[in-house]
Amino acid sequence: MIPNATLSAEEAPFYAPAVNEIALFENAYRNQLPVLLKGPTGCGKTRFVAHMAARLGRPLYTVACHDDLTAADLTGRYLLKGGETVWVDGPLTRAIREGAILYLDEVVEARKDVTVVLHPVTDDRRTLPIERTGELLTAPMEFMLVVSYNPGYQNVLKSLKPSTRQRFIAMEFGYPDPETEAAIVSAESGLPKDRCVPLVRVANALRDLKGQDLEEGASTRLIVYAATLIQSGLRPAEALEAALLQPLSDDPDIQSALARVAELALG
Ligand SMILES: Nc1ncnc2c1ncn2[C@@H]1O[C@H](COP(=O)(O)OP(=O)(O)OP(=O)(O)O)[C@@H](O)[C@H]1O
Repeated sequence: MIPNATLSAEEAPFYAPAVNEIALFENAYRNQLPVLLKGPTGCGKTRFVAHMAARLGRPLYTVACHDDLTAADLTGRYLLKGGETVWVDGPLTRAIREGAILYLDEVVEARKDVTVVLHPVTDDRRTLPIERTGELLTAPMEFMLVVSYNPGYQNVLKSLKPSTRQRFIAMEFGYPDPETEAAIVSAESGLPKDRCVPLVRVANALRDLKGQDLEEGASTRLIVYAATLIQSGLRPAEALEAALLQPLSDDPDIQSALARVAELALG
């Protein structure tokens, strides 16, 4: 497991803040508090963590959680290497040893018995007992745990135990306001901002359909895709179709409703 290269503050990936999230995160880091980020898909949670890791000068380990993830996938396991059995740290253990930031994306996908392994390291003990090696690691000040999930996908089966949830301070993310979002899309795609404004307008019109016809609205990520395609020469109508309409639904009726909404939003 290799961390993202440790970046300096000057090399931090571009992140446009919405409110006070940068100060809040820095404060949590200084006070050794774990952080939970909630928000819809593609709204900037992962980018924010990458930006903060660079600002704080810490290595970043990212794990995309899924329901086959085991506690050993996080802590480590013995592996056979060249006829010898050697212990190999998992990302949680490495992040603790190195004072890194560990980011568990879509943490609700992990089974509850797996998230329990996080408990001793997310309260004031800040320890990780590793039974297999007999070690008891104490997390250094620089170690930080960040988890994220999308409340939109949440159902009764997939939620965090209160005893897990209540170990984190929580920050809510949403899609940026239209002005900021157009600036983000322009910065990410290279398309002039005035040409990003109508794309953001379409995305916001599509977002309004969330809950009626759509499970999720159009993400900032998808608007960036549309703008990137336009910037590289594709006709706007084709870019909209490929990046903002097709990814949202497979249902032909919903597809044509989305196309109508997009047309109206473009005016
Ligand atoms: N505030 C922001 N500043 C800069 N870029 C942003 C911002 N918000 C979104 N983006 C852009 O949107 C893309 C998607 O964001 P990101 O990958 O962080 O989403 P996410 O919330 O982690 O999504 P998921 O939950 O699906 O993993 C980024 O790669 C970036 O181009």
